[in-house]
Amino acid sequence: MEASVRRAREEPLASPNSSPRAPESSHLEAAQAIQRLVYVRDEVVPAREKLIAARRTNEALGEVGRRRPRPASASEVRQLPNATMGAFAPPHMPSTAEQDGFRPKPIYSSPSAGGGRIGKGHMRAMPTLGAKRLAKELSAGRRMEEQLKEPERTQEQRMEFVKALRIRVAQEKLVESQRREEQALRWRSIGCFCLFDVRAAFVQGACGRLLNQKEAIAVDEELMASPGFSVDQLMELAGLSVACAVATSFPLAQYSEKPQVLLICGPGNNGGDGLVAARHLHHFGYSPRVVYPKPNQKQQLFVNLVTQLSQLSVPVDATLPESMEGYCSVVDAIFGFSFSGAVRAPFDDILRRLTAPGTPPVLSVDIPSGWDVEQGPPTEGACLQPSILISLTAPKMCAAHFTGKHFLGGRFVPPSIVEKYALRLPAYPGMSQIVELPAKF
Ligand SMILES: NC(=O)C1=CN([C@@H]2O[C@H](COP(=O)(O)OP(=O)(O)OC[C@H]3O[C@@H](n4cnc5c(N)ncnc54)[C@H](O)[C@@H]3O)[C@@H](O)[C@H]2O)[C@@H](O)CC1
Ligand SMILES: [K+]
Repeated sequence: MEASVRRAREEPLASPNSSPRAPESSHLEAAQAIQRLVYVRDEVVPAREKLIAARRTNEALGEVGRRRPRPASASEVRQLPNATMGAFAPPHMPSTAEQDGFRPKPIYSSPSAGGGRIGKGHMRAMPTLGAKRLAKELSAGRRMEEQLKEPERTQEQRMEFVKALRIRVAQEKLVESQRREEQALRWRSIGCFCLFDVRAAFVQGACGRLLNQKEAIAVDEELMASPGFSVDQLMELAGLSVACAVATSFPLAQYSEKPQVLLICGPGNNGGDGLVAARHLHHFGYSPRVVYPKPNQKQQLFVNLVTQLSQLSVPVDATLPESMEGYCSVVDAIFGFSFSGAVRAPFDDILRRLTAPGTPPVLSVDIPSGWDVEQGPPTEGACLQPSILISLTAPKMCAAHFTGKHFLGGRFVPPSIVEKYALRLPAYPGMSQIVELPAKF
């Protein structure tokens, strides 16, 4: 059989168009054809069937049987639904090398993992954490896309929108340029030695804001209305603060004898603060003398204050002494936040005397007397220039013009008033009745 097959392979088949042949050769050809048929039947057909069967077997094994599947592209990975994220990759089929103990380094990792990249080679099932992160990124991306989608607009609406946008930009530019101009003006005024703004900022920085005349009066009324302070109470604490400011500025230890203090008291409550301060100064070891030209006889509080001073042998005069020599300080308790207009007699003369050269350092209570509560120093007449100012409760607007030593006193303001008037009062140190404010340059 094998010899006949070999022969059949070696000998070519006769062409159907070939010339007629001899009878023995036609027998021979027939025999050869039979041999070929036998060869096809025995060799070719079984081999082909074997091949087909083998292919069928492979197909039956299916995807699982594949050892090196095509790696999924990045877009394919992204398109996969979340549920299949962790399971889309085929199970890893170890190669012979791996079976021998060699573990190939995975090339593929989640694209969301830092440094992960998609490459050829082995594919591993994606880690669940990476899959979750990827899904999160994808959903965020989708959300962003939706936000970026412009809502349906007509051409007219679009033009309106652009116009409105341009107007807004122009307005913002205008506001910005105005702001810059204001800032430049401010700096220019500073350059011209107009330090008002900066000083105001200093005092405001320490106390939140400066009170105008109306607010100062309103705070006074509120202290008596809602926290229920009596005038006596407030005046006592205010006067004590004034005495403390004097004692701090002119300490007893600096003098060999009892230092003399001249207190000039006006007709109102500012004057009352002076009367109280005189009493405390006496108890502190000072030698106070009071000038009270217009004593308030109608209010018992003032009558009492004068009586208390006379019981301590503190002199209370109606006029200024001939000379102010020998006094360590003059306390100006003439006018407070209710002062207005031109100074009337007899205080006009008194203020003139206080502005004369050689006058001892003046300590003003709440407002430098003769100063406008809001505008500051007067433009006409005697202008008092105190060395020390003690603002009570909170500094008033005129304090922005003051350049000397500045104290705050009147340690009785409750949080409700601090909040209402947007004050930012500094903390009083320890048991002190006064706190120094940063007002100097
Ligand atoms: N809560 C507060 O704010 C406190 C205020 N106190 C003191 O009270 C002061 C305010 O008291 P008052 O409302 O009684 O007012 P003032 O003490 O400022 O003085 C008002 C008096 O001055 C007179 N006067 C006003 N302008 C004048 C002028 N141009 N020429 C001459 N006389 C003039 C008025 O006729 C009135 O008799 C504060 O400055 C402060 O020293 C303290 O006693 C207690 C707490
Ligand atoms: K005063």
